[in-house]
Amino acid sequence: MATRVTHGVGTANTTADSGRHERWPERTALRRTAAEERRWSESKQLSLPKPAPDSEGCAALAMKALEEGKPFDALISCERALRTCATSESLRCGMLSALALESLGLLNLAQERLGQAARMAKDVDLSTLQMALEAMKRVRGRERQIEEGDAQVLMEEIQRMGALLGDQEAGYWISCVGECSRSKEGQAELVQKGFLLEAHRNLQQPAQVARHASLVALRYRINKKLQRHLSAAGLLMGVADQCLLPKALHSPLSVDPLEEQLRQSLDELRAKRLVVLDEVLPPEALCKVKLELQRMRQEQVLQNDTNDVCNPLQEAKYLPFADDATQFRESCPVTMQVMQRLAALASILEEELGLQLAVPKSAMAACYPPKASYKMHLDSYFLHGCPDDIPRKVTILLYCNQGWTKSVGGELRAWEAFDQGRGPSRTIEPLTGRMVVFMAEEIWHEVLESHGDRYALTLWIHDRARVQISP
Ligand SMILES: O=C(O)CCC(=O)C(=O)O
Ligand SMILES: [Fe+2]
Repeated sequence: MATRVTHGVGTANTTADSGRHERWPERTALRRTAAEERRWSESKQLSLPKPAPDSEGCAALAMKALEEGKPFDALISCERALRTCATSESLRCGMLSALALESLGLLNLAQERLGQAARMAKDVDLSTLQMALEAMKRVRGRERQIEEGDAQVLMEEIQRMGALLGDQEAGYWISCVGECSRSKEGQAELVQKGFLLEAHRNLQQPAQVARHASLVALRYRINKKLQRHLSAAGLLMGVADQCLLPKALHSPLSVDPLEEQLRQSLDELRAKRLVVLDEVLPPEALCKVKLELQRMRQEQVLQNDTNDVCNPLQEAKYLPFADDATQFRESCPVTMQVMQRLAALASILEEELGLQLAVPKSAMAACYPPKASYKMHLDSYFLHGCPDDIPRKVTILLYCNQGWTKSVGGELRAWEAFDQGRGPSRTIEPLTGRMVVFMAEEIWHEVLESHGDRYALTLWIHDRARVQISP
């Protein structure tokens, strides 16, 4: 994507539509549009049976947050209440959370929530049912206008999501997308990154392409930001977990052969920013990990995120491996041990790469079923104008795919450091026992389409300066 990285309001105001150099509407984050006014007055009309004190507090907080133009905060209040309160209270919080999702521009999730609220209200509360149905009609209508390419609606959504992301981050994405939209090669890059959908590939005007792709990119980032907020609030495992210091996870008394193997490859990692190590663990252990992951998948512990435009089909779960009381100790003991061994590598990486690192208390188990792929991306955009992005510094991947053959697909494709797909790439087969270590902010990579069930564990090691260290 674009190499020009510019920041600030000026950029956001001019570049998404760079094809025509049309100006953005003024950035007034707190001024409500007519639709937002309507949403706000709806939220005030919600007069349901008196809720329990807890959820009443959450609903009041959510309404205040919505009024102040803070939909992330509103959503967190509602989600907190939804996990604890009884049906009558959930209705109020469900409606408010739908309004918050609408404010975030996540219209498909808003529709889902409204559908749930409508089903819940059906027999108990006709006025809320009517409100939910009206809101659903409005959200659907807006989604239709977006699909049809209504320039004004698209710009309103882009502007609103841009204000929520902040000028610097919005500026980065909008400027990249705007630049790519101008040429056929750039548009191919947008497709490769998941921002230009099949339905919009034949648009003639760069400005139209820029509007659609900016909307997709900003939604993608809002979704990521929402996950960080939910995780920081303790409502979602992973992403913003508390971290441990690498030394706390590493025993100097016992030397793991895996550590020795990593030590021998450090020069390559330092030079190339990525290294591939083979047969890092005994095949029997990896077989057990795969069986454990398969079982988790059957039990639907691994879940996909349809809102992740770059990776909608991957099924994954962050597993807490560090706490003694982990609920997974019994159901997947070998996976837990393997995750702990990966985590112990952070100490070597910290020393040898001259970084100050911290290890989150969970690592990700993932399955790519047939047709799943992960578009080209970085694991953290911190160095690319996203100052509050997830603070990942090093990615460690471990594959467990016994008997992998080309027909199973799902290869990892990685470019040289900071190359966004213009130079040569290498294709890394997800062979069992293969570990890949790379710099999360530097190596652009993608997962090619899987044709079978492809399993991996991923541990991200974070920048100590930007995380909370567990006491
Ligand atoms: O599983 C892989 O090979 C890479 C997955 C990936 O890039 C990610 O989860 O960020
Ligand atoms: Fe990645």
